[in-house]
Amino acid sequence: MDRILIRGGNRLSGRLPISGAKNAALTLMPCALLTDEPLTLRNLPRLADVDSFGHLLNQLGASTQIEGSRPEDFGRVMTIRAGKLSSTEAPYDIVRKMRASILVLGPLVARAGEATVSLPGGCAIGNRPIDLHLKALEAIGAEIELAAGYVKATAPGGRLPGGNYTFPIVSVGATENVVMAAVLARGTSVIENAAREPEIVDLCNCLVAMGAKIDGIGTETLTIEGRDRLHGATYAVMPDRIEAGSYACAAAITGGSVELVGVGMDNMRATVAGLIEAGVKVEERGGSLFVDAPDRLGPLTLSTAPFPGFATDMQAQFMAMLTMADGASVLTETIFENRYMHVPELARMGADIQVSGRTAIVRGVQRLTGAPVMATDLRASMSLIIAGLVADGETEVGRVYHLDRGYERLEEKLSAVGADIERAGDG
Ligand SMILES: CC(=O)N[C@H]1[C@@H](OP(=O)(O)OP(=O)(O)OC[C@H]2O[C@@H](n3ccc(=O)[nH]c3=O)[C@H](O)[C@@H]2O)O[C@H](CO)[C@@H](O)[C@@H]1O
Ligand SMILES: C=C(OP(=O)(O)O)C(=O)O
Repeated sequence: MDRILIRGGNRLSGRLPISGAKNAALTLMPCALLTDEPLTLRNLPRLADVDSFGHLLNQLGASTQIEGSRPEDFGRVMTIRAGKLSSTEAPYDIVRKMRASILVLGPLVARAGEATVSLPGGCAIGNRPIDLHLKALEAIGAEIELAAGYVKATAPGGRLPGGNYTFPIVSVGATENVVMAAVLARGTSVIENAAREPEIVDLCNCLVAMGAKIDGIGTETLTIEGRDRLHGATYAVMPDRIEAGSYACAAAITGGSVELVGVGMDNMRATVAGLIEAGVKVEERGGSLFVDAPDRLGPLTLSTAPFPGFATDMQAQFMAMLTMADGASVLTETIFENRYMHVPELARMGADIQVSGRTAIVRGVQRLTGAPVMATDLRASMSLIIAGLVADGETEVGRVYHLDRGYERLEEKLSAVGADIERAGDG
């Protein structure tokens, strides 16, 4: 199994190209199921999750074709054609590997009148239920049955009528599922307390490009007038704000200075506010963010929240960065109950972190030391890379497949800005 080896101590400096967003890509790909015409997605990141989603679409009868990208390019162009569906079932062995598979439920029931998807179960970052996905789909007319670990959604008479739903708490995935289902409903649907994450705006914009009628994009009330059919489109995946934020933390912990190419301030305000409060200079110029860090960072108090709040997907990377700040930081994780799996690993590198319930107190230390470490999820793995960049000696990060789910050619991008980092096979 691959490992990443890092020898810490180099200041990062230079240009870091930002790839297309994983969390947007994984909600744009299932949109292809809503039409018999091709959906072409540009700027799709080269990630294991994107490949897995492609395989899932293939199992449902869609073809996926990668077009003319050179191996040295970041990102790809993929055309997905779901002319005729051959199956409406997402089996357990795919869903268990990739939770985003649940996002075929809405489009399949809308297009084919039925969908069977394995229940995803829990995962390393905590209990991740899908009850709100099911309630929202029921509210727009789906009939839901649960049996043998699977959820079956059916549209009575073959087509969803549409309806209204108010989310009791903000859910990104459930908003995505119900929006994708409502665009083909017979009537109008009003979704209240919808998630407002930029990836949902990206989803809605792609659906509009396919002929959907959605009002209130980017707000907490989405009004969707169902269409008889959608058509094909070409759409570019938005830049990955979490990848960009991760590299900003990486540069900041080294006292470095980098240009994050292709991202702006707009979708990153909470991340940027945190960086600035910690003493990092962040400026937007000419379609890039310029990040310039001082030698020592200041401490922060942060709490994760739905957008426009501070993203849960940035919590682990900020924690790693703050292990070397001057003073004590207080981080509170409000979205997932078990998203501190990186804490014991960071502690093995010399970090001083105390967790009590959902809150972590991070007391800055003068130095970290390299160690063999491994994490159980994507962003936790990234936090170990960030710590490794300043740790004395060598850090060996195991279970690299977590990183490959969400960071396109991480070691190549970080080496290009001066990190001493490489991927190694089983030695
Ligand atoms: C609001 C939020 O920050 N969502 C994050 C969540 O999205 P993801 O879509 O995975 O999760 P949700 O937004 O649905 O979850 C938000 C909260 O709602 C709860 N819940 C969710 C669905 C459901 O049916 N029932 C239920 O109770 C979850 O347990 C969680 O506490 O993880 C992703 C991957 O880390 C992040 O990119 C998203 O930013
Ligand atoms: C946890 C994440 O992704 P997923 O929901 O795909 O596991 C993430 O993007 O940080």
